[in-house]
Amino acid sequence: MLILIVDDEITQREMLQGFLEKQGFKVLTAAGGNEALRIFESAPVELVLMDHRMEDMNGDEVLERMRGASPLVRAIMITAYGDVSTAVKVMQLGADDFMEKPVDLMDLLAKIRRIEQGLMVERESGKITESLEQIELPISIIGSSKPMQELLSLIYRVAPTEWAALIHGETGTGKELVARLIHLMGPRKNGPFVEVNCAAIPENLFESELFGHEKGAFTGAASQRRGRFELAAGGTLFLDEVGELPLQLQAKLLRALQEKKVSRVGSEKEIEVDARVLTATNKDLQQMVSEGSFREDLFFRLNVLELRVPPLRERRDDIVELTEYFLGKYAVSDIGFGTDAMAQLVKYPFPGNVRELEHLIQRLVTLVRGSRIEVMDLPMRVREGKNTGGLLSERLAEVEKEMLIAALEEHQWVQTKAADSLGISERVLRYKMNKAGIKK
Ligand SMILES: Nc1ncnc2c1ncn2[C@@H]1O[C@H](COP(=O)(O)OP(=O)(O)OP(=O)(O)O)[C@@H](O)[C@H]1O
Repeated sequence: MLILIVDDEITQREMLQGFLEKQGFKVLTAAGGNEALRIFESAPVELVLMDHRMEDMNGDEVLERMRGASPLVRAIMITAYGDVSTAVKVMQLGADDFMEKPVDLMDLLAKIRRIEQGLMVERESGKITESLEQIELPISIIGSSKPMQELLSLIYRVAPTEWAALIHGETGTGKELVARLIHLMGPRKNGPFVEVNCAAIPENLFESELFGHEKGAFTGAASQRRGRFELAAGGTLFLDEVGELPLQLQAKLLRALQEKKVSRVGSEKEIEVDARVLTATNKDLQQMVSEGSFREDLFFRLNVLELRVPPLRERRDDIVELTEYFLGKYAVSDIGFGTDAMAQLVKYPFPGNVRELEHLIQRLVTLVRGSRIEVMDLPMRVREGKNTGGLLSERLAEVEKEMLIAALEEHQWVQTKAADSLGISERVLRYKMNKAGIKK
């Protein structure tokens, strides 16, 4: 659960933040009402813990505005000791609970757990998210496996909002498909979906590609051109392979996101841009941040919500379903897999993920005579079930995941102990578990 702490006293903020993070919550903080509303607009906050009396705005005014944008947000208001009339008022105005200063941390934790449970029950009873089957998807995204269903439920949550989402996954897993789905299910579905593959643009053309240029801004700029940011107005800008963005442009991108304005190369004039930004990467951006090759502030801005698209080898159940889907898409006549050939396919680790499977089926349907694909029709690598390719980073990630699970199991999922045994902090352990999609 993501909690936003709003308090104009820094010591109080830091104390609450430290305590809640230790309990495993994700926490954001704001030093006043205005800042809180700004953060609330761009992050999937589920619970607000707010001091009632702040300099710039009263807590109940902040809450009222938040509720206007997101009626289901939960709130605990913190009031001065013995101020019963305010406590009554904040409850009447719709806070879920209140606490008096000084805050009793154990009592706070109990209140938060109660709210968390309430949210869970509502979610399960379908009050918050409709049952997944009831929603008709605007494009086909195949996968009944558990990891894909979990991904879909996150997509449903993020799509109707304006939150930035970072889509993380290996090559060919379907990151672009996920971005398109979020766009098509969101409020900007009638606007454009503009894609920029940051790995495919030469560095010297980046800025003009993204922000546009004026005529004569540089050699070869024969006429004025609008950048992709401008072209995405009213819609979604999808930055694929965002880890490839050079540092200098990262700063410009951050500015454009913060100020919602861009200027074309060769012009001082600022143009308002209004685009939702979705990003994707197969790199470990957090690692890039610690190495200094990706800006931390930009990372936080883009990574409001991280969606991990699992590799195909982690959801082998989907292989059969995807195969049938691609056969239907590419085969002109009725064609199917023999039992052994299908078994072989399901065993193969697919380093190129869904894209590799799609290409494989496309090739097979044109090569195979008759109506059945047998083992001997499969390429050597699939027949032998070997992962001939594969990146070092992928292999390392697999080994890391195995070690994490082993340590957690050994210590009955007590995270402090598992982290100790691995020689990492609990925070790093939680981050790594999240990234690898490990849940008890
Ligand atoms: N779940 C799915 N259902 C149907 N088709 C899928 C699914 N996942 C991926 N595909 C198809 O596989 C191909 C590769 O997907 P996509 O381009 O979205 O992957 P990607 O992760 O963005 O790849 P890259 O990292 O190389 O940019 C596309 O043709 C896409 O339509």
